[in-house]
Amino acid sequence: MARPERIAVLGGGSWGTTFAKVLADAGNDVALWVRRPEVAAEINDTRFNSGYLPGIELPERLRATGDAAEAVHAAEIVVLAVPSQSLRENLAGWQPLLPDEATLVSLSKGVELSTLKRMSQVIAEVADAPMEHVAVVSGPNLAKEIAAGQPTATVVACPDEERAVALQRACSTSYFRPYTNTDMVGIEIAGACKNVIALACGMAVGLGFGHNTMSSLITRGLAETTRLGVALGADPMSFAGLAGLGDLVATCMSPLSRNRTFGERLGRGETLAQAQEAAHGQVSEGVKSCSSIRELAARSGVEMPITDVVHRVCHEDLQPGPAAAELLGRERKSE
Ligand SMILES: NC(=O)C1=CN([C@@H]2O[C@H](COP(=O)(O)OP(=O)(O)OC[C@H]3O[C@@H](n4cnc5c(N)ncnc54)[C@H](O)[C@@H]3O)[C@@H](O)[C@H]2O)C=CC1
Ligand SMILES: O=C(CO)COP(=O)(O)O
Repeated sequence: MARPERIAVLGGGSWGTTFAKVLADAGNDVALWVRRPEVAAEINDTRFNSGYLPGIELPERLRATGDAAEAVHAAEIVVLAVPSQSLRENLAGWQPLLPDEATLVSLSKGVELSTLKRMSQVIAEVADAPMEHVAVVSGPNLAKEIAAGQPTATVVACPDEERAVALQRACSTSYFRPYTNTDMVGIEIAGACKNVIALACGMAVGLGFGHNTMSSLITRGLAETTRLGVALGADPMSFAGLAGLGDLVATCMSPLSRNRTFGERLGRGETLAQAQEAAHGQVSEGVKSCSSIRELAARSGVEMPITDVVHRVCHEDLQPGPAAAELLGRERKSE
C-alpha cells in the first residue's frame, strides 16, 4: 500500500467533506478545515457532518479543525473546496500558511465573475505558485452518491504528470477511480459549463418537458461548451471524457444536482430569490458562472445560445417559457 500522505481539505461542505472521506478511505491522514467550530466538534466527536452529509459516518483518519494553519501544516496536498466566487478571498487568507511544495487542488467548478479566470488561474495567482503545482479534480461526482460508497470515476488534471499520478494514487479507492489528464483548460471549462446546462435542463423539467428535450439540451450544451473550450486552447477530446460528457449527463439527469434543482424551481415559476432560499445556503455555481462564461464566450467570439438564455433567465427577467421558444426559433443551421 502507498505511504499515507498528509492532506488538507479546506472547505467542509458536501463535496469537501466527501472528498476528504475518499482521501481518508484511500489511507491518507486528512485534516478537514471547516468554517464553523461547532461543525469541527461534531465531526471529531460523533464522526458525522449532519448538516451536509446526514447519515454518513466519516472515517477515523479524517479529523476536522476550524484552524486553517493546523490543517495545512506539513501537508503535501492541499485541496480547496469552497465555492468558486469565494475562492480568491479565502485563499488570500490561507496563502501565507501554504507549504511551498504542496500540490494545490481545485474542486470548484466555476469561472470567476470579476476576472473571468478559471480556478487554477486564480490559485496560481493568489498562492503565487507555479501552474505545475496546481491540479483539478472533476468528473461525474455527485457528493451524496460517493459518500454512500457508490462507484464512480473522475479526472485528475495537472500540467505536471508526476503530480497528477501522485494525486491519482492518493484518491484511488475501491469506489472512486481517477484518470489522469494534463488538459487543465478543457477539464475546468467542462466543469464550469455543465452547471449552466444543468440549470437549463432543470428549467426544462420545471416546464414539464421530457427526455427528448433534456437530450437535446445536453447534446447542444456539449457542442457550445466544446466550442468555448477549443477557442481557449482545450483538447476537444476532453469534452467526450468523464469531466465533459460524463459530468454533464450526471448533473443534468440527477435530482441530486443543486444546479438542476435550482433550474427546475425557476422553470416552475419561482423567482431567483425563492430558488436561492430553497437551496439552504448550498451553492448552485451555474447561477453566477452563466454570466462569466457568457462574457468569456463573447470575448472569444464564440456563440453559446443556451448559456445566453440561462444568464438572461437568472439575471435579466427572461422567463423560462419564452427562453425555450427563443432557442427553438433560432436560425436553422447544420449540426
Ligand atoms: N456537491 C457536489 O456534489 C460537488 C461539488 N463540486 C464543486 O465543489 C465546490 C464546493 O461545493 P460544495 O462542497 O458542494 O458546496 P457547499 O455549498 O456544500 O459547501 C461550501 C463550503 O464552503 C464553505 N465556504 C467558505 N467560504 C464561503 C463563502 N464565502 N461562501 C459560501 N461558502 C463558503 C462553506 O462553509 C461550506 O463548507 C463547488 O464549486 C461545486 O461546484 C464539485 C463536484 C461535486
Ligand atoms: O458537480 C457536481 C457533480 O459532478 C455537483 O453538481 P451540483 O453542484 O449541481 O450539485
